[in-house]
Amino acid sequence: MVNRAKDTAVTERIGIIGVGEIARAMVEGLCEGNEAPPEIFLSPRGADTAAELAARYPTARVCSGNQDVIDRAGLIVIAVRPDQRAEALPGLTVPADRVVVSVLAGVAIDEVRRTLGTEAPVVRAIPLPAVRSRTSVTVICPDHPAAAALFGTLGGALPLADEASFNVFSALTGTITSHYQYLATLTEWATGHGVPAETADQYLRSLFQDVGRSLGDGSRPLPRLVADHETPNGSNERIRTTWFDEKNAGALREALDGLLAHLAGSRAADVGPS
Ligand SMILES: NC(=O)C1=CN([C@@H]2O[C@H](COP(=O)(O)OP(=O)(O)OC[C@H]3O[C@@H](n4cnc5c(N)ncnc54)[C@H](OP(=O)(O)O)[C@@H]3O)[C@@H](O)[C@H]2O)C=CC1
Ligand SMILES: O=C(O)[C@@H]1CCC=N1
Repeated sequence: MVNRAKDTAVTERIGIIGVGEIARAMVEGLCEGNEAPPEIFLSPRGADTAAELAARYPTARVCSGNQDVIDRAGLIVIAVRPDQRAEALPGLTVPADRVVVSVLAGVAIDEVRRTLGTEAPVVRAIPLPAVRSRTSVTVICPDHPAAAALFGTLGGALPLADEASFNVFSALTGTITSHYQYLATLTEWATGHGVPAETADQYLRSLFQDVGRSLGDGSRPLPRLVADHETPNGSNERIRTTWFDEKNAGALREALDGLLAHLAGSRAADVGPS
């Protein structure tokens, strides 16, 4: 049964094991400009980021070890890299009254629960760097009131009932840096044609911020946006059909299928660097 008072208390004491980039974004989102931030218990690794966050936010502190984080927190975020879990997790004791939120990409709930040997609820989540500005929707699986409340304060939670769907969303989040690289490639191309790099960079940022904003109008389906931005027989149609042709689209689908298989395989053989 859901106990709302208990779940609120849980999200007032947040522990984080693995204080790297995504942990930093979460802590900043939880604390920056927040008059009543939660208490935050950070693992001693990564030391520099943990020390910096503890110095910046009065409710954040660095614990003596990963077990100390668990002992003090109500909700524990596991935010080491997937290949670091074999070192970080075994031997820890997680009482059943805690809530574990694992952001380990491609590591199944059963595996996290088995590794921790815990009866506590384990929820998977995909926080993205924009949780820093509390503008990013975080996919969670399964739904859990404490995890939903945590990510609700960071821009929203999108609960999914099954891990198969969760892995599809996880694969989608693997496309973000290709999007940036696409823009970097356009900049390089323009620079190669004599345009100053800074001018090309500024223009493309402005252009694609507008493109991004047009996505905010949910009443316009994506094929409609394609049509809206294309002059018949014009430049956009030309690049879409000559570059983003069926071969290119097929290569993208194939790459996504490969990533999905990797993520759904629970990284079973992933004991070394990935
Ligand atoms: N970055 C992103 O946008 C997203 C990341 N994720 C997931 O978040 C997780 C972390 O990613 P990211 O933040 O990018 O990675 P980072 O490498 O930035 O952070 C990992 C952190 O874990 C620490 N760590 C390593 N070993 C241990 C240990 N034994 N005990 C405690 N902490 C340890 C590292 O510390 P040290 O420096 O001392 O080694 C480091 O600070 C990954 O599982 C990833 O799949 C999910 C969604 C988005
Ligand atoms: O690139 C990664 O592995 C992480 C997971 C989702 C976004 N970033």
